[in-house]
Amino acid sequence: MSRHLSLIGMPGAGKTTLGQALAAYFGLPFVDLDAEIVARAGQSIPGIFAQRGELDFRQLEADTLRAVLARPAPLVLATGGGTPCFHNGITALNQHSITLWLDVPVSTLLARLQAAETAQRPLLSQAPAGLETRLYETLTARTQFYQQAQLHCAGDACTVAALLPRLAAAGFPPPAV
Ligand SMILES: Nc1ncnc2c1ncn2[C@@H]1O[C@H](COP(=O)(O)OP(=O)(O)O)[C@@H](O)[C@H]1O
Ligand SMILES: O=C(O)C1=C[C@@H](OP(=O)(O)O)[C@@H](O)[C@H](O)C1
Ligand SMILES: [Mg+2]
Repeated sequence: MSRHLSLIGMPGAGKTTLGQALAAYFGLPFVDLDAEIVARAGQSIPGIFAQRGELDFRQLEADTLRAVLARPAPLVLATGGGTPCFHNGITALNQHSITLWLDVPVSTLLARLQAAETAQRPLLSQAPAGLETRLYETLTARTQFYQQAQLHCAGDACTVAALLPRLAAAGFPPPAV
């Protein structure tokens, strides 16, 4: 079984950004789970939420996750913020990959997401009580899943350079066969 590297954490934590950088550093394929879901569904993430609802999205997300984790060659996977928290996602991720939680405080998430385009993140763009409250509530509900990751990084520890020795100690990337 190949051991991938999976990044988990809140929207805005930098999973996609850091995942691309790590994949480039190691010369490994990068997979963004949201992009895989869009390709499978032939629909954007906001489109799936609007037309099929969150329950359907979570099923599609779980199916796509299993398909990606079953790929034989090691890859770097950026999950969606909810991926570990539904349909036993964290168990599947821990079984088939080294999991790394990007633990970024709400104040930082808020600043990043306000600067970015939240329309691409339907759970956040439709937050009735405001983005900050939604982020706190979501992080509180999800921490029980995120903290099951094998590796944890916060703040300055979430750079490629800082992560290299920790990934090596965890056996990533696996030796080529
Ligand atoms: N380490 C970082 N420092 C500053 N901004 C960042 C960092 N990582 C990501 N960002 C910015 O935050 C936003 C969300 O990043 P993204 O990688 O899409 O997060 P995620 O995939 O976890 O939702 C983007 O605008 C990105 O450029
Ligand atoms: O937190 C979530 O439930 C979601 C996060 C999004 O991914 P990012 O974490 O990359 O924003 C995307 O999967 C979808 O909008 C749902
Ligand atoms: Mg992302």
